[in-house]
Amino acid sequence: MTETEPRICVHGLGYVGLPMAAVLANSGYEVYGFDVDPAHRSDLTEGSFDLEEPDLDRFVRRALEDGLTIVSQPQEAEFHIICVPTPYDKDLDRTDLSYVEAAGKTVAEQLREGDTVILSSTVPPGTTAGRLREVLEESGLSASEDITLGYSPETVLPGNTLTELRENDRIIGTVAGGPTDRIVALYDSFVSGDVRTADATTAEFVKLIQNAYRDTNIAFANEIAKLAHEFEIDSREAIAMANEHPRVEILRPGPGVGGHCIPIDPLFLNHGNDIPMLIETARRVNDGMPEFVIKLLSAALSDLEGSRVALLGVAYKGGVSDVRETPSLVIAEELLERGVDELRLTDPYVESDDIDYELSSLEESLNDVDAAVLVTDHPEYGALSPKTFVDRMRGNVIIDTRAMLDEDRWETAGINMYQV
Ligand SMILES: NC(=O)c1ccc[n+]([C@@H]2O[C@H](COP(=O)([O-])OP(=O)(O)OC[C@H]3O[C@@H](n4cnc5c(N)ncnc54)[C@H](O)[C@@H]3O)[C@@H](O)[C@H]2O)c1
Ligand SMILES: CC(=O)N[C@@H]1[C@@H](OP(=O)(O)OP(=O)(O)OC[C@H]2O[C@@H](n3ccc(=O)[nH]c3=O)[C@H](O)[C@@H]2O)O[C@H](CO)[C@@H](O)[C@@H]1O
Repeated sequence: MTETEPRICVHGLGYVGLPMAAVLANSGYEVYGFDVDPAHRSDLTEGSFDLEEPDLDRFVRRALEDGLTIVSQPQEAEFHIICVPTPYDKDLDRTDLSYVEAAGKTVAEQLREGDTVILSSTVPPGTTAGRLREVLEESGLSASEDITLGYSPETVLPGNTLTELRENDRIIGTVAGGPTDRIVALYDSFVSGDVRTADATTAEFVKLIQNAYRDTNIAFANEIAKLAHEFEIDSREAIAMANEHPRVEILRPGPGVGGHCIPIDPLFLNHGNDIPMLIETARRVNDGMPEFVIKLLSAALSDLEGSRVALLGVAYKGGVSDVRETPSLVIAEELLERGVDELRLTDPYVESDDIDYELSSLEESLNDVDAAVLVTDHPEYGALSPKTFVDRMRGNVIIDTRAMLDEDRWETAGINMYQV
């Protein structure tokens, strides 16, 4: 690395910021990683963390050995990249931008003429050119003349973070017609995908419509599953056949949509307008899926009250330990409210500390239950054997929300199978 190579300060070292800081450090940049959480900073400094994706874990550890310095105060740098949370405040019906504002204020204290600031958090369109610009300009520097202010969304898929961080195409948007070349050069130095440019508001919008698109498509699949049930049709068989058409590609029905992004980001689109109808309806369809799963279960058991039920999988999707917005916990809460006597939860990836429920092993969770509900499509569940269930359960009902189990084989083994 030459002395002219820019220094980079990454603000917020969570799911997005930490891999970003690591990829920059491993590309040869001098990177400062700042997070407001002192416990998180010291865990990173001492190496006492365990990222669920092993390749990512090794990658971050390598960066921490050389190139990435965890700092307790933001540092002066030629680039500041902001990756802080942007939760949706359901009571106020708007995005909580307080973390972006707080990060903007600390960046403003370090800012010098010629520096570049890039927001990477998911935000409502207009945030970078609006609120963030105002906060940064409190430094006395102008976003149109003295600094470059840009937005670049992160699109990594949890479970495949490292590959997507390096390979996904990127969009770089700047405000006030600011130059994109420096930011493009930075991303080009570690991204193998295409790097495209736009204005910041377009870049913010693109990120939101990508997730709204996915949410809407999953909602379509879920609605098809409910309709198929009504007509006593196997939804998966029908979808597979429909997908043989060259212009049809229906996604997989399931227990609902979880995760940190897809159930939240579409809500950012109705800021200052009441246009979304399809997008909001899709949200409602997906949020209604836990109820559909419970409907299947209660029909199969005839009485939920006093029953014992095992939920297989707590994470929001297969192969990850993330429980944010997971349909599994919605189902759990609702089942307890409806009088289920004993509820067992099991998950090969999730730790008990991360949820308000005790976790059991798969085998323990099945002992003497009336029904098991497969909620998460963890790859391990594809290899389950009906014998384990028949030997341990007192009932014989299985709701397979992901259609992972071979219906004929399980039915032959004496299981009453229901699929979403
Ligand atoms: N998780 C994903 O897969 C994903 C993917 C794409 C985009 N996003 C978006 O990226 C943003 C960050 O998400 P995340 O999942 O990394 O969040 P996260 O909660 O995992 O991490 C955010 C980190 O920022 C820190 N922080 C909060 N305020 C700060 C401040 N003022 N200065 C410095 N650090 C601060 C927190 O302590 C935390 O460690 C969000 O807008 C999210 O919607 C997330
Ligand atoms: C546009 C897009 O791809 N965005 C990705 C998304 O990442 P994600 O992990 O949230 O996305 P999914 O894997 O789609 O899972 C979401 C939920 O939908 C369920 N599901 C999925 C497919 C299906 O056919 N049927 C389903 O029921 C699944 O189980 C889970 O609960 O947001 C990130 C942050 O913005 C992005 O960075 C990342 O690119």
